[in-house]
Amino acid sequence: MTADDLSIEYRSATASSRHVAVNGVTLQLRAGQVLGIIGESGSGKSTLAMALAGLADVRPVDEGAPQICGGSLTVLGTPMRRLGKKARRVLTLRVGYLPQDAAQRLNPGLTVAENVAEPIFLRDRRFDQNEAGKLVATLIDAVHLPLSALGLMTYELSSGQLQRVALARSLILDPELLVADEPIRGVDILVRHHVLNVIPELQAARGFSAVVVSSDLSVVQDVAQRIAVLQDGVIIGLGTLDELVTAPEHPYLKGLSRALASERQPREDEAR
Ligand SMILES: Nc1ncnc2c1ncn2[C@@H]1O[C@H](COP(=O)(O)OP(=O)(O)OP(=O)(O)O)[C@@H](O)[C@H]1O
Repeated sequence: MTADDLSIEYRSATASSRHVAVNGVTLQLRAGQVLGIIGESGSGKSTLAMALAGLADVRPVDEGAPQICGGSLTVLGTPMRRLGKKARRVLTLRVGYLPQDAAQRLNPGLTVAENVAEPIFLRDRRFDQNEAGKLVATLIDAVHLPLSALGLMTYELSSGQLQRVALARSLILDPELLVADEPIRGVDILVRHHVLNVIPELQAARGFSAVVVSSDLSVVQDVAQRIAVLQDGVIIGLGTLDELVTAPEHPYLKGLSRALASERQPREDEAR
């Protein structure tokens, strides 16, 4: 994935007002790498995530949908500006997208297995049922849910279990890129790390590239090799965690550096 001076805006229905949510972002993600994107609420993280998932610049233009208004974005070798309908469909099948509200988007009228399998049958109605069942069971196991969960309805699951079902669904087509927006938002605090650990485990086993978005540094710091920090749509820091917090100049990065130092201090004291 390569973003070069990428800008993304939202326009009102009459196009009389526009809001630039991502402003001149330049980023690269190599195959098999994990990139973290952090920033405060409203900094443009979700907008960027949507664009990476192939959901920006969709024609005809919908009010409230993000539009690429400057620069370029290439995802899995596909230039995203003015992408045709068919090419976009092909691209989105290669990208696993876990939106912020992924767990709520699961269909309450379907079982866990049916929810996870749905993208397979949306792609190919005639796909072999047994084969789909095997793929679903493999993923349910990979996200550390018991196979007994397959027949349950979504309302029978906890927040952490639901999020793992949503993650399994986003990976069922074996994507080359996973875009996970706030992967543990809404998940019970006690089980957050269980859900979060699943992403690097699966990434290592399956080899996809991933972009993990969060307002919380602790969510991305152990998963991502590189982290981009967004503020008001602009990248104010990009590098490894150590690079970001060593001699930071920007006030937001200084804050991150202090927070990280105070988080690390008790651990070091305990180790003594
Ligand atoms: N559909 C929309 N129409 C108009 N403006 C929007 C729309 N969606 C987002 N915005 C604006 O774009 C900016 C970036 O929003 P975005 O959701 O990408 O930020 P974020 O960093 O993901 O925030 P959060 O962590 O709260 O989800 C914000 O100023 C937001 O108000």
